[in-house]
Amino acid sequence: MTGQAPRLDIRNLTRRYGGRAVVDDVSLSVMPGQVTCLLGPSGCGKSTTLRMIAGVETQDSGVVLVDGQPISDGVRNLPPEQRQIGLMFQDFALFPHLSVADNVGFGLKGPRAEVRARVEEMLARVDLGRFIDAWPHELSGGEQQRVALARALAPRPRIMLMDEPFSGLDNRLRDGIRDETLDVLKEAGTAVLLVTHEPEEAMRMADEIALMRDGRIVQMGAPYNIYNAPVDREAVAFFSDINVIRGVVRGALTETPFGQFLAPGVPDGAAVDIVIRPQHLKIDFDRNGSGPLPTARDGTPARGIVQRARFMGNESLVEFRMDHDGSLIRATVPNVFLPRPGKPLWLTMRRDRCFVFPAKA
Ligand SMILES: Nc1ncnc2c1ncn2[C@@H]1O[C@H](COP(=O)(O)OP(=O)(O)OP(=O)(O)O)[C@@H](O)[C@H]1O
Repeated sequence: MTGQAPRLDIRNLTRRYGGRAVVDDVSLSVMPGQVTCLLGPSGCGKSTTLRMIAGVETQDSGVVLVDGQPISDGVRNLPPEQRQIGLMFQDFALFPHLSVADNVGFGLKGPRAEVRARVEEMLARVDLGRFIDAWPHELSGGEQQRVALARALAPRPRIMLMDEPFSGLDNRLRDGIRDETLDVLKEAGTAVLLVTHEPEEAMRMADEIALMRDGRIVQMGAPYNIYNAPVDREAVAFFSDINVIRGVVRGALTETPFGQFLAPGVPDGAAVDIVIRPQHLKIDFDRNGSGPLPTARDGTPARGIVQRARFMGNESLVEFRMDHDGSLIRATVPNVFLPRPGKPLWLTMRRDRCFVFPAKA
């Protein structure tokens, strides 16, 4: 749709502590009904970004806009309670002296019966209807967190900021609650900015992922694109284990024991890292000292000796010591594949699954 302003738009947000920019020129926007995940390792500045949007912290520079209207530019800042932003933070706290119903109804205005109906609806959503008249101390930590979620969603905020909101829930409940939460937020057309350090959570929840590192957004895109077209070696490694083969470029090609790889735009003599996830290596049997024939799709096979093989539940992880340089390479295979240590096998690398990056010194 053209002309529709993003529900949430942040431009060039920067926050310094003691001279260090912990959030460094961060810009992103979220449309109504969209979920964007800020994904990155601990300390990269995710929570500080959320706190500036919520208004509990003030940026050194940059602007926050809601529906095209500036709500904070570092000089004029709307107080947090006037921003119509719902919060669901890690350190959630219920009011201990209020019942569950009163906690969930806390931010609601209107006739008592309407408030009660909304409270009942929200508690039913998080599967806690039976606790409506309980006190917070009578609930488990996970249940308290779900009440906090119901409380945050009850006033139908236009924007929801969520900081690791599901981390307190046990695994069996978590997936269901994530999906339910998404349904409620999408139904209401809420724009969601969700902070997480778990790639799986981001992949599951996000329409768009903003990958953050050292205060900056290093890549932004749909989960599929972030996973399949990562911007650098660290971005690949954030989502899975990786194997790295170092090569040197001659004439836009690099020669390796796995065959040639294209390295367009990389100058002669420069080193490149060829990065591949363990699930994208193919394992083949030894046929009297040789492997499968080279192909354009898979390149040349290289031989390795099985060091160990482990069954991981839905896949098997096999570790190889490579003949050519003694390096270790990990490959995973669906289901059960447990070759004995010492067995020679051949590995190939699917060209369309390899990433070639200029090597960092
Ligand atoms: N009030 C503060 N004073 C000084 N430094 C701070 C302050 N708040 C945060 N920092 C620093 O800013 C950096 C970013 O912190 P932030 O909490 O935003 O990271 P994060 O990505 O959310 O990490 P986590 O996932 O662990 O919460 C950290 O190095 C942190 O120590």
